[in-house]
Amino acid sequence: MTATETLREIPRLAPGDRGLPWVGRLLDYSRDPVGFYRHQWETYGPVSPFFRAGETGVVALGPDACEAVLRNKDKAYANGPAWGQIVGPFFDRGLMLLDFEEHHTHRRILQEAFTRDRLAAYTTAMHPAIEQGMRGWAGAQAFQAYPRLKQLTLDIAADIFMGGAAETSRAEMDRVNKAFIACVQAAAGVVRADVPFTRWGRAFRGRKVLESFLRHYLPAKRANRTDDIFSVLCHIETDDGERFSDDDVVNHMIFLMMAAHDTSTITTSTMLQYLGQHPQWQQRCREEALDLGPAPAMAEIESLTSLDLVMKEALRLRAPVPALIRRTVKETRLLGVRIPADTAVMVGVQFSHMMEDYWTNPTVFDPERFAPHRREDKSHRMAWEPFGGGVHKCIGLHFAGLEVKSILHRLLRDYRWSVSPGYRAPLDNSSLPFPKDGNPIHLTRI
Ligand code: HEM
Repeated sequence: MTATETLREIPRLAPGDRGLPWVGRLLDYSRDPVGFYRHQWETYGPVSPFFRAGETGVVALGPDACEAVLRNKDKAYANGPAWGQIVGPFFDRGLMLLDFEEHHTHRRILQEAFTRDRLAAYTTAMHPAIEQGMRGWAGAQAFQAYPRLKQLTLDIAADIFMGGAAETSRAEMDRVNKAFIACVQAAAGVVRADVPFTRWGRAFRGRKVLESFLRHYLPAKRANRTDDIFSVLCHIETDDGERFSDDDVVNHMIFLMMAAHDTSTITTSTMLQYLGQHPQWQQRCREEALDLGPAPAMAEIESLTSLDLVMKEALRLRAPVPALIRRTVKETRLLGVRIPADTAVMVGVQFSHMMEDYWTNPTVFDPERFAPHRREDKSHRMAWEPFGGGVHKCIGLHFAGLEVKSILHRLLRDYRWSVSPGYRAPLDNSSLPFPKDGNPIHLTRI
């Protein structure tokens, strides 16, 4: 800021924008996130007040405001105190919840688990899990895509993250999957304490199951190098010799599984919906998939250009993480607005994806907008930000692309599906946006 620029205060909440006692306008957000964002933008501009959970925070909207928060030049915005409030203690010390120096150190180590060589090995290992997971799908006509994809990505995770269920029983893996889901579901818990028969109560027990499972296999993973992420985390080190402790391995494993799971499921399910509604795009993607063999290597998956356009468009229309959150650890300024220390900040990623300043007909499915001759995503560095930005930008974005496209590659080769053109997914936005009706599609085997 130059000396002549004046610092403004956060706009005052307009009458009627306080919402309900304590919860504030959280329900308005859940009902229609983009509608909520539009109201904020039109009433207050890029930095707006938002009363929720008993306090007034701010919403940062538009790519400039989002960029300023995510770039975090003066290290004012912290992740841990913000995300910790939402996901509870069940993902403690996962990478996304670490901040500043400590985050930097852990990210440098974790980066070693996502090198091109490792991604190539994960891709190869995914195909058998995908094939196995889809076996039961044959002949299913009225098909609930979302829950089936959720199970599939869990099965893939069992192989890629844990190294397969070979040394465990199916029953034990089911127990682990249930424990994991209990931890994920805690985010939407109302009672936020270890009370029996509540989401949090189940999550506390779930976290214990996950920890004891991982600790049980940890010595074997430390002793043998295999291609699964669990083993990789036990062995990676930076050029300076920094490595993860046993506790770090357990914490990162639990967080990584969470970060990878719902996000990839939502993306795949959104792609299925739009491809079902746009048969010409489905056919175009199928032709590219059929040009490859049944178990393509990483570079081949990366050559699926139409599928890549569709994935980008699906991520734009339904960002699996539509809002990122931060809390200020000191006073800062955001586009000329003074933000006091200890302020909750919501970064409205999904709104940037729907702004007419950056996208033509933003509500329309038009994957070609990402093609080289249009590149609408280049209209602003942060116009398209489904993976976030700055130091916390998704570390698994390439992994996600490979997993999602590997699933779609097989589906396109073996199945055809349709979705009514008028279908609008009824989304539950209380945590990550998922279709409440399970995203029904009409699926037939080719
Ligand atoms: C389409 C799928 C995915 C989407 C849309 C997505 C989105 C995001 C976003 C928006 C963030 C930034 C959060 C923030 O700044 O507060 C993030 C962080 C992260 N994601 Fe992903 N993610 C996806 C898949 C994955 C996968 C597959 C993995 C792991 C294999 C993963 C691991 C992580 C981790 C560890 C972080 C924290 C990074 C850090 O704090 O340095 N994500 N993701």
